[in-house]
Amino acid sequence: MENRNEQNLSLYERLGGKNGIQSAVKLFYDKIKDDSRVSHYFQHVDFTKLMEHQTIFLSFASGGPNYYTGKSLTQSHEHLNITSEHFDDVLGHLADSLIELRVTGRDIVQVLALLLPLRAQMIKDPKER
Ligand code: HEM
Repeated sequence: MENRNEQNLSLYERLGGKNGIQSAVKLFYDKIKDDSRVSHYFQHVDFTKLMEHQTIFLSFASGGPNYYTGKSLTQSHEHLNITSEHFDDVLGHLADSLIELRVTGRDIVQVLALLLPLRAQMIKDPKER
């Protein structure tokens, strides 16, 4: 992915469009699989399907084509009992992947700002929200 800063490009375009986002998602899941704190959540998941869904979701979240029609985030995560700490571990892996792809700090902040408000829909204990 190129490190592009043009003011007129959307965040989706600056991340390299569909291809750039696909590379980020791939690196992201490699990191998750190697981290025993969070890898167990993904043990029985079809990774090809999950990567496809995450790519679509991230495209949507960054202002790309809006074609995510999957289940709600609450529906797809409630059976997993995700803790607040593990949510942050996973988002940390996403940020590390974007750093490796030489995405700018400013753009990484924007991606995290889009994703962090979704935490309450995904973690198990409302008190931790
Ligand atoms: C803002 C952060 C996150 C976003 C945007 C997100 C998004 C998604 C999406 C779009 C799906 C696919 C849903 C479907 O098509 O069925 C999914 C599934 C899944 N997510 Fe997340 N997720 C996030 C955080 C997390 C975290 C922190 C974990 C674990 C610690 C996690 C674990 C999973 C698992 C295991 C599945 C597959 C569930 C299944 O197929 O049974 N996600 N996520």
